[in-house]
Amino acid sequence: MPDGLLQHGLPVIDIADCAEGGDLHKVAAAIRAACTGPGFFYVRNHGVPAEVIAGAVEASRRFFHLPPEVKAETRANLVHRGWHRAGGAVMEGATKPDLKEFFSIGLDLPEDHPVVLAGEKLRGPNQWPAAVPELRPAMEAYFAAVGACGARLLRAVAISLDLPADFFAPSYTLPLQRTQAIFYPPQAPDDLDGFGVAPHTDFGCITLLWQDDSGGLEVKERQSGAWIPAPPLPGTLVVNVGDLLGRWSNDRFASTPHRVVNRSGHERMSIATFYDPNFDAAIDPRALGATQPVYEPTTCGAHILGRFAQAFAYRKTA
Ligand SMILES: O=C(O)CCC(=O)C(=O)O
Ligand SMILES: [Fe+2]
Repeated sequence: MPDGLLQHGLPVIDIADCAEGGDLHKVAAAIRAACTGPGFFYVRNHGVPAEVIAGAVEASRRFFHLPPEVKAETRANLVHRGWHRAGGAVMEGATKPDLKEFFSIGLDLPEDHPVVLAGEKLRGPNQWPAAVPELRPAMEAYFAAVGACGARLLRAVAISLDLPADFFAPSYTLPLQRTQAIFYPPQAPDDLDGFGVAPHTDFGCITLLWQDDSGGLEVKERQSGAWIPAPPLPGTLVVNVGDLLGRWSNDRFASTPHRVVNRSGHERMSIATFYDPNFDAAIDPRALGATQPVYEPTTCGAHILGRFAQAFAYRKTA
């Protein structure tokens, strides 16, 4: 498939040139068009090995098939790590909780790491289930590979915003990256108002998504407001702009609503990675060149904590 070809209305961008020595400007031009257009695109040559993806998916699947009381041994804690049961997430404006359940990891920081000792929120070690010992190496390998892809991609994003390629790097020394294996039960055909994930925009900077072959992801078209399918394309990840990058870029790039409805008749799995900067990274549109900022400066952590407080039941009852 040639570069830039539209698949189902969404561009496919070959990001091989994000590697050392590649033509970043070519990728950046395609990213700028995608991020000022649909806000969603596919990437090929993303560098996450197929066997790393397969390992993370299969180990996660084994985990999700465990009895709930076993999964609950790694129930999500206040640093957002572990198993999030179905029903624990409600998207803004939704009338019902999402049908999905998910297992979330982040940067694995020991209890004696300076930022953990300093009490920085959302920091700490990951949780792992004893019942699926292979989950840890599999998810850690995926986390590292997809994070490296996110870092390469942000070099092109920086250029697409007329910034130096390494602009984002100092804000990503301890990324608030969250990688979540997600499990969607099949939805009953007569369930017309249930969602695997209800319409929402992502909270963070950029999202990198692997999805299985079930389909079900739908993206809101900016002009028409129609929901268009973003079906799986072999060998690609789906990338989209989140609210934090919208805010940081003063709306030069904007997040796009999307949702998941699993009408495949069988379970669906995906792995979403929210590749976000350091907790204390300053999110100031002026740093990205805005002369008339429409947003007050904030930090990544303050923004994400605000969105978490609205969305996740475990943070309300804790
Ligand atoms: O599973 C998917 O296809 C999308 C998940 C998603 O939108 C999210 O977790 O924010
Ligand atoms: Fe999302």
